[in-house]
Amino acid sequence: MTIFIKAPAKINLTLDVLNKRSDGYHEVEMIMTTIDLSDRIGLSETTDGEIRIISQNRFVPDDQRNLAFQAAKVLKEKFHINQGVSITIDKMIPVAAGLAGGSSDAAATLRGLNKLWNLGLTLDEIAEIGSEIGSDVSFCVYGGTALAKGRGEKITHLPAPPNCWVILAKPSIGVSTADVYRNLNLESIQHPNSQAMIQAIQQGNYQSVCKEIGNALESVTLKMHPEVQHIKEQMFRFGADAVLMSGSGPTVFGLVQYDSRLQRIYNGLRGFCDQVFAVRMLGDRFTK
Ligand SMILES: C[C@@](CO)(OP(=O)(O)O)[C@H](O)COP(=O)(O)OP(=O)(O)OC[C@H]1O[C@@H](n2ccc(N)nc2=O)[C@H](O)[C@@H]1O
Ligand SMILES: Nc1ncnc2c1ncn2[C@@H]1O[C@H](COP(=O)(O)OP(=O)(O)O)[C@@H](O)[C@H]1O
Repeated sequence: MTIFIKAPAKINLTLDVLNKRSDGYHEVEMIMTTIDLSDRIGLSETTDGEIRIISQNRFVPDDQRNLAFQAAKVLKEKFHINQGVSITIDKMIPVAAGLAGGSSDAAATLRGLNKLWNLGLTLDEIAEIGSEIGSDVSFCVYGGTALAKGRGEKITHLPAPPNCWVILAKPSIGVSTADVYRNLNLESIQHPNSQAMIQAIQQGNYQSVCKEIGNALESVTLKMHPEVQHIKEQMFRFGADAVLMSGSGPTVFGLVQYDSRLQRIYNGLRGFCDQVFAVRMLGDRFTK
């Protein structure tokens, strides 16, 4: 039997870093939302007991470094599963982009194997297992919109943000999250106001959402890769209402409400950026 699961990307509407913990991770407060740009994960049972990764994308590791492989391994060991699984990853989400592609593949693998192996786990149980794999995996297990605290694994669900378009532009560089955190100076952080963003989302106030977006990691990545700043400027110039880097970058997203303006920004960015996407926020979270 083969089952297919959608693994959507996320953007960070806010990302605040509060302090560095003794385990090396940073205490964060992030408001994230899933967008309609997804990988497709196929899971096929095999009898040889092995976990196999199949992907045509040369940036996606096909061994134990793959987060989907790690997800399958954790479940297989925890629940003493003898069967193997072949995991096909149709990659649409740019890799090492600040869009949580790997984390979402892992989350989709956990949700899918829960069905394939009849484990009967709740989403909360899956999210807890996911937190062992990476800081963003718990959020990706639920999808939707949420405040993420701790190192990213403590999730409080939020309503869907007001309806708008999201334009994504990814320069042709990959960014390592660990490198960005390593270069972060805690003394000089510009903290976004998470509470004000939560209120803006709860009130469905698009203008306030645009006003409150902010990312404490942005200035670090901008210093390392000045081309990200250039994309930000172009996105504003073509008419986006708000522009921000997602996660540790380098993808930049812009928000816009009107289709006419969306076309202008999209066409303008396509002129000098290979990977440009125009998508909606997904709004709803997974229920199983
Ligand atoms: C920055 C964010 C924002 O959504 O996303 P991306 O840019 O990767 O998409 C995430 O917090 C990334 O989460 P994730 O990609 O799962 O990170 P992990 O594998 O857990 O950690 C990678 C490395 O980043 C650093 N790290 C990560 C999370 C955190 N709260 N503090 C940290 O200091 C650590 O050095 C860690 O070794
Ligand atoms: N399923 C996967 N898809 C993409 N990258 C993966 C995957 N599994 C592991 N990786 C590794 O994780 C790193 C971060 O990739 P990704 O999750 O796409 O970015 P980000 O952490 O910026 O959101 C990549 O450099 C890649 O080597």
